[in-house]
Amino acid sequence: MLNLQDKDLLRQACLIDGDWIGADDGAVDDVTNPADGSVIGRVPRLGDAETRRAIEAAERAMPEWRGKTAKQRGLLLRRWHDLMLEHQEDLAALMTAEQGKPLDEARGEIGFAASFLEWFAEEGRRTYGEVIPSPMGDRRMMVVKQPVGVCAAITPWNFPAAMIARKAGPALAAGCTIVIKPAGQTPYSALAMGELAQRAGIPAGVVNVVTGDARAIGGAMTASPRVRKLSFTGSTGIGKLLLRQCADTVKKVSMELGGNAPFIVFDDADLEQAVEGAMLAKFRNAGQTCVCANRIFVQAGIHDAFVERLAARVAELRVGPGHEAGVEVGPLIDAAAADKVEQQLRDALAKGGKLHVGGERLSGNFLSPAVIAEATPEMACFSEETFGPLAPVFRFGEEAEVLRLANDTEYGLAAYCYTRDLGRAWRMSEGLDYGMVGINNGHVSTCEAPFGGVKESGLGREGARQGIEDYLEIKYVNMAI
Ligand SMILES: NC(=O)C1=CN([C@@H]2O[C@H](COP(=O)(O)OP(=O)(O)OC[C@H]3O[C@@H](n4cnc5c(N)ncnc54)[C@H](OP(=O)(O)O)[C@@H]3O)[C@@H](O)[C@H]2O)C=CC1
Ligand SMILES: O=C(O)CCCC(=O)O
Repeated sequence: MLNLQDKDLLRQACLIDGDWIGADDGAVDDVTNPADGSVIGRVPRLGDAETRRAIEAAERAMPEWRGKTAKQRGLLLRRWHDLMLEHQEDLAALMTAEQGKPLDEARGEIGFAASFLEWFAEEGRRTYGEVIPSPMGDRRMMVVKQPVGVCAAITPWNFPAAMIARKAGPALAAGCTIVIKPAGQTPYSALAMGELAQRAGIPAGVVNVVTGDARAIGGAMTASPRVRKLSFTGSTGIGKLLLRQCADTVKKVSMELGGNAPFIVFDDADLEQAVEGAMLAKFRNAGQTCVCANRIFVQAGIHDAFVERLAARVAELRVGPGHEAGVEVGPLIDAAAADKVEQQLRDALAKGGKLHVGGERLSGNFLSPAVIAEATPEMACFSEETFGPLAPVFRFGEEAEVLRLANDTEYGLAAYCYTRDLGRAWRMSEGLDYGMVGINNGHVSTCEAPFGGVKESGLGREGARQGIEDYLEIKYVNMAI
C-alpha cells in the first residue's frame, strides 16, 4: 500500500550526528497503520545512552551553527522547506499510513509544516536587539539576543510533521541545534523530515531524531544540563511531568498542552457559516486536534435549527481509510482513543443527552461522527478533552451565562464565537480566558500567528514573530566608554 516515489524517505533508523543508527541493543518497535492494524515497519527503540549521544552531537554542532549568519541558516531552512514541498505526495502518503488522516489533510499538513520552516527562515533575520538610553554619560547599554543552546523537542502523533517544524524551524533559525523525539505512533514523518534536513545541507548534529522509549528519552533530555530548552506538545499530564523534570536543571520550557475549546453560537449568527465552522473546528483530523471544538454552546433561539443542520452535515461525512478518495474522517489513532470517545458518548447518553446522528463503533478504530444535543455540564464531555469525533451541543440563554460556562475549565487554548453583533464580538474575545479566539471562524492556525494557550493549556507561543523568542536568550551589555 505504501508505494513511495522516493523510497529513501522511509527511514527505519534514527538520525544522530548525521548517521543513521539503530538501538545499542538492537531493540525495535513496530509501527502500525491505525486504519487496519497492519505493521508498516519497525523503528529503533532507543533509550538513555543513545539520547545522551544525540545531545552531545547537538552540543558539538552548536558553535558552527550559531556562528553562521541568520541569512545562511535561513537559506538552509528554506531549502528544507522546498524539499518538503517537492516530496509532498510521499510525505503525505507516509503520514496517512502511520497517522490515519485523509490524504488531503495529510497533504495540507505537509504544506502547513513547511510554512513554519519558510517563516522562520525569514524571521531569523529579524531577531533585533535594542539600545537603551544610558542613565550615565560614560556608559553605553544594549540588549542582544542569542540562541538559548541545545534544544529538545517531544512531539505528538496528531500532527506528525507540523509539530516538529513549529519547533525545529525557530530553533534552527535562532542558531540552536535540536534533538527531536516524535510520538511512537508516528515516527516515519519525523525520520523523513530528518532525511530531508540532511539533503538540504543542514550540517550533521544540528537536527537529530530519536525514536523509542519515551520515559528514557524524556528522562535523558530533561536531566541533561546540556539541554537548555525543552519544547513539548502533548497531553497536559505528561507536560506537567516534564515541567517537574526540567526544574532540576532550570530549563526554558514551551508547553503546548490539551484544550477544551468552547464553540459559541449566538442567535444572531449566520447559521450556515456557524455550522461550517463547527464542521471544521470539530471534525478535522477526526476531532484529534488540541484546538478542536470540545463543547458547542448554542443560544436557545437558534439551537434547534443549528442542531438539525449540523446533524445533516455530519451524516454526509464519509468515514474510511485515509488513503481512499473522498474520505473525510479517518480512524482514531488507536483503540484506547476510540474507547475514550465511546465512554464519553455513553456517559452523555446516560445523563440525558439526545443522539442525533452517528455514535457507532465501526470496525477497528473507526467511529461514526456523532452529534448529541441536550448536553449538560455534568457530562464528562464538558470537563474532559474528547479528542475525537463527538460533538456535544449545550443550550444557553444569556451572554454572561455562556461566558461563565466557556471559562469553567482548567484549559485555555482556543475558543470560537459566532455573532454578527460587533460589540458582542469584542466583549467575547476579551472575556474568553483563552490564548486564541476565532470570531466567525473555525480555523485559526497559521504560521504567521502566535499559537498557544493559557492556564493548563501551556506556556509560550509557537509560530509568528513571537515564536522565535522562546529560542533566544536576552543578554544585556553595559560598556564604559
Ligand atoms: N496538545 C495536543 O496537541 C495533544 C494532546 N493530546 C492529548 O493527550 C491524550 C493522550 O495522548 P498521548 O499520545 O498519550 O499523549 P502524550 O502526551 O502521552 O504523548 C505526547 C508525546 O509525549 C511522549 N511521552 C509520553 N510519555 C512521556 C514521558 N514520560 N516522558 C517523555 N515523553 C513522553 C510521547 O511519546 P510516545 O508516543 O513514545 O509515548 C509523545 O511523543 C489525547 O487523547 C489528547 O487528549 C495528545 C496528543 C497531542
Ligand atoms: O493540535 C495541535 O496541537 C495543532 C493544531 C494545528 C492546527 O490547528 O491545524
